[in-house]
Amino acid sequence: MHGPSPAEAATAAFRCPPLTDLVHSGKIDHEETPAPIRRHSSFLIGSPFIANHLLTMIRVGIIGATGYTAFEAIRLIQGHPQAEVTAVTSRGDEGKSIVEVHPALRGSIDLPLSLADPAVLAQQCDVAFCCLPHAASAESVRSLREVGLRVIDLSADFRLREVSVYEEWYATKHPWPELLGQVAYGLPELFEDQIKGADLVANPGCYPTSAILPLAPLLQAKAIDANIIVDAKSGVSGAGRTPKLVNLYCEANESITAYAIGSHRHQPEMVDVLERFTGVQADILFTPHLTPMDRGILATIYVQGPGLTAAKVKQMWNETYADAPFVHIVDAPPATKHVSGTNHVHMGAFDAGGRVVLCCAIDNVTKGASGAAVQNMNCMFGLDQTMGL
Ligand SMILES: NC(=O)C1=CN([C@@H]2O[C@H](COP(=O)(O)OP(=O)(O)OC[C@H]3O[C@@H](n4cnc5c(N)ncnc54)[C@H](OP(=O)(O)O)[C@@H]3O)[C@@H](O)[C@H]2O)C=CC1
Ligand SMILES: CC(=O)N[C@@H](CCC(=O)OP(=O)(O)O)C(=O)O
Repeated sequence: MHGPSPAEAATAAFRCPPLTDLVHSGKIDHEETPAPIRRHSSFLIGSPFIANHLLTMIRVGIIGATGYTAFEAIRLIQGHPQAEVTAVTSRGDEGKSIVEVHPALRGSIDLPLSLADPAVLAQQCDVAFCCLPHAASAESVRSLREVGLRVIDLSADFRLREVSVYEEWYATKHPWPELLGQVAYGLPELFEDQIKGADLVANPGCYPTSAILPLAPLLQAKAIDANIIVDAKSGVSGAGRTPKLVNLYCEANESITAYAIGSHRHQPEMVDVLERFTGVQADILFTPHLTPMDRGILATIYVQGPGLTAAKVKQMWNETYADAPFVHIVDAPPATKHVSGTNHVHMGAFDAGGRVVLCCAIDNVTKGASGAAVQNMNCMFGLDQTMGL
């Protein structure tokens, strides 16, 4: 008999009992939750459905609640039948209502922004979504894990396995390097078993989601050369709400440009995660483009392999994603508009002069960030992956 591997032992150390056990043990007392908005109809009050519903509500804290991914997370969670946002934090907008900074949330939530105090958050929440820039996020994740909160980190801080790779591409020291290589990568289509029951999940980058999903089955089957070109276009919300010159309306509107050519930090994430899943080290040339859309990513990927055809690609995709509720294999070229505001992934494969062109469309803020985070929360808490999505 072999004992658990170091990675398994470390993951187990970060596990906590499922929510139902916490409820039964009395650790979670929803009566103490600060007046969440109830979304059920009054005629249901007193029914067994509502009793069960209230007992199992997951209380979610949103850290860095003034940004774009936070907005999307709150929008989705407030529509989720078994979760609700119970805390929202900000460094600069403490005391304001969340609807002052996100007016589109008016009517679905009314909570004041507070500073992120881990001890208070531990009382208010069961899980925290860290919607912060990298490096700042790892600091926050550490303090939240120390008070026992389960965490989904939307930043890049825990996605890579090697500290040296992180420090090279992010040009900063990692605040919690011991943990790299031991955190579940939040792509349930490929890593569901690691996410189930995990207490810390690294939500994927938006571009990597759009490249890894189409490529993983093909690399795993050794059906394509490992030399791959990924050409991807993103809407401007991908850059976050914090103002930057290139993202101003007059700069980005009616224009399209490539950026970070040969140097974007999502390239090593694609290589690392694909190797983790397939055992194959891909040589990926990744070029991102900024496009004048609010949201959406379209990845166009050029692959070739002996006897490879679009029909064979679709067969491999169908096998890998037979049980993946958000992955759709489509015949017409995918479009960002077809997935806008949803957690869906549209993938198409097309024969083109001896190569096969793969196209994958996602919404960068939903499947590329907060929709994936809700999908991960569902897996972590033993709910159906699609709940609230
Ligand atoms: N936008 C997207 O499509 C995607 C984003 N991501 C990642 O998700 C994370 C959040 O992105 P997004 O919501 O777009 O970013 P935003 O810039 O829109 O928001 C980030 C929030 O973090 C807070 N913040 C900024 N700097 C710091 C700091 N140094 N320390 C603590 N808090 C800080 C700010 O809130 P306040 O000033 O109020 O404290 C801000 O509102 C990032 O790591 C990003 O890379 C991942 C996938 C897709
Ligand atoms: C259009 C645009 O600027 N997009 C962002 C992607 C944001 C993201 O997902 O970054 P993290 O990996 O840090 O989470 C970028 O290229 O930097």
